[in-house]
Amino acid sequence: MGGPAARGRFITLEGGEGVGKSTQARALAEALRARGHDVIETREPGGSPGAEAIRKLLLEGADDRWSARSEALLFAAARADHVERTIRPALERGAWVVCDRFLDSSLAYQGGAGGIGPNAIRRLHAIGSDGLLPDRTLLLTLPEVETMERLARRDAAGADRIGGKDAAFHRAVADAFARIAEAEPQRVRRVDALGTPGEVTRRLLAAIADLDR
Ligand SMILES: Nc1ncnc2c1ncn2[C@@H]1O[C@H](COP(=O)(O)OP(=O)(O)OP(=O)(O)O)[C@@H](O)[C@H]1O
Ligand SMILES: Cc1cn([C@H]2C[C@H](O)[C@@H](COP(=O)(O)O)O2)c(=O)[nH]c1=O
Repeated sequence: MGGPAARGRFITLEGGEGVGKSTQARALAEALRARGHDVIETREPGGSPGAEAIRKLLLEGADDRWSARSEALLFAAARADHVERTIRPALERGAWVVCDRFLDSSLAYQGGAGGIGPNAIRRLHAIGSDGLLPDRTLLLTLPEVETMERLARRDAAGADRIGGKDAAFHRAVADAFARIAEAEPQRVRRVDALGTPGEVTRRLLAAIADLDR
């Protein structure tokens, strides 16, 4: 009987390559479903048919296939489609959206390590997605040596186009994520990704407990 439309919760997982985001997105979605929430699990780049097509353009091919500027535009276009067709409709029906990477990845990879700067990335996000921000961003952190061990076990056949960039690039990505967390402590919570998957999931649930009421 009237009243504001129900609005779900938008949670993103962020961090460098191999810190456990996909593993934890699945586990977090399961844990929230077990609490009775309607949950969709999605990812970037991707999460809608158009954005999945752009994902292939972005992640396949030679290292220098795209400049950081072209990459930023392609990520923003994929995100616009994902937000319009998948994320906003789910939030409007009151669902929780658990998303593996979102805007902060563009800020860290193209804005920070790629040298485009945060303002241009935020302008593209304003145009493409009306500036939609997550209710909470969980930044998974892991020492570089543990990350390398996890990636060596997972990626014996090789990394994708962006994951395969050199160590200096990935350190710049980690530094940019750290700056974002420092600048936006209410939205972005750093979560230690060391330990068993179950231990990490419990830390993530604790970091969103205030949203689950
Ligand atoms: N807590 C954990 N302890 C040990 N290994 C883990 C843990 N969590 C995930 N892994 C393993 O580490 C590897 C990387 O995990 P995952 O693919 O979830 O990372 P990711 O952050 O999504 O990576 P990417 O950014 O490259 O997509 C996988 O082989 C996964 O099984
Ligand atoms: C959303 C987004 C992603 N990236 C990069 C980060 C990774 O190298 C790949 C995605 O691969 P994953 O295995 O699915 O994590 O894309 C980026 O550079 N900018 C972005 O906005």
